Amino acid sequence: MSRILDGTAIAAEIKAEVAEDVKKLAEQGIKPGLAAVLVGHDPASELYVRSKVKTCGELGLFSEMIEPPETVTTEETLKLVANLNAREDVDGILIQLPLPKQVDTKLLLDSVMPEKDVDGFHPVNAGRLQAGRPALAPCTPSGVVEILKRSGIPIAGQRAVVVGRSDIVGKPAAMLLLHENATVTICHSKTRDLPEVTREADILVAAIGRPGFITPEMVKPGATVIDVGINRITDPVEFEKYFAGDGKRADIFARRGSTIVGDVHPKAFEIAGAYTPVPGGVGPLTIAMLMANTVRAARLRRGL
Ligand SMILES: Nc1nc(=O)c2c([nH]1)NC[C@@H]1CN(c3ccc(C(=O)N[C@@H](CCC(=O)O)C(=O)O)cc3)C=[N+]21
Repeated sequence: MSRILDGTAIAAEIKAEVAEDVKKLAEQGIKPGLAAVLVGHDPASELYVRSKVKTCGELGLFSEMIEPPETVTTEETLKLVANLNAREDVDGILIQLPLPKQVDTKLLLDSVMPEKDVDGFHPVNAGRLQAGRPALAPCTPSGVVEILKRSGIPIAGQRAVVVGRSDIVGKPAAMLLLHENATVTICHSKTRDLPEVTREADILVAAIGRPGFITPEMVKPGATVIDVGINRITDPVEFEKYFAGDGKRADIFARRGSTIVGDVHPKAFEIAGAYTPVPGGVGPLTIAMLMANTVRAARLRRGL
């Protein structure tokens, strides 16, 4: 039986530590604050942002949700971010992605001042991270490393293979694992003999964005498999492809009309020594690390 790495429990541990930190800052009259910008009505985005704002409340952070109309222009969003950059009570700025297509996403993300960039998406933070300087690192990759560390899974000297090279997950995950002294390989759509490479991994990080992409023959027996994928499926035929025979999942699917599946096929988890499930794996860590980054930003900005 493979060991399940309980992301919800690890996230709770981190959130408790952040809440302690927030209490200490309160004694110095400091209340860390997060501004979350949400444009449009994508149901998943709304859910995630609400969950972030709610978690702020639970941990004692100040938070504010800013919801410009769906038709907002790039110019208007730039003004809005300039305002948040200047505000003394805002330590972290989060711009929920994706944005509507008329908004120039890169221009907007680059306008967030790096000291308040709690998503770690700004090129200055990406550069600081790769140059080994103190940086706000992206939340999901930080969560991946936290899960490994807090589960007692060794990283130093291990072979880590990251599948996916996005700027917000794959690349920074590889960088963080490298800083932990893993031997890191990044794979992508052009990688030759992908299963041969992934089978070398002691730690396999799947960040592709395609449901069930990692199949059993791609996993070395006993490896640790971290599934970063969040893919919503609504088609019953699709459902059967991944979860045939899983009665508990079928109940949830019947009730909600959808479920989420990761980038790792459930059959591939059976080969692993340990793995993060979806849901309940990396997702909850993303929010916990956002809280941790916001408190860190509050400290750094005050020179603490
Ligand atoms: N600027 C920006 N920053 C982000 O961090 C960001 C973003 N935009 N856009 C969208 C993605 C997605 N994301 C998730 C956060 C938490 C869960 C999470 O908590 N998931 C739970 C529940 C999932 C469910 O049931 O739907 C779980 O995996 O157990 C998932 C996904 C943050 N993102």
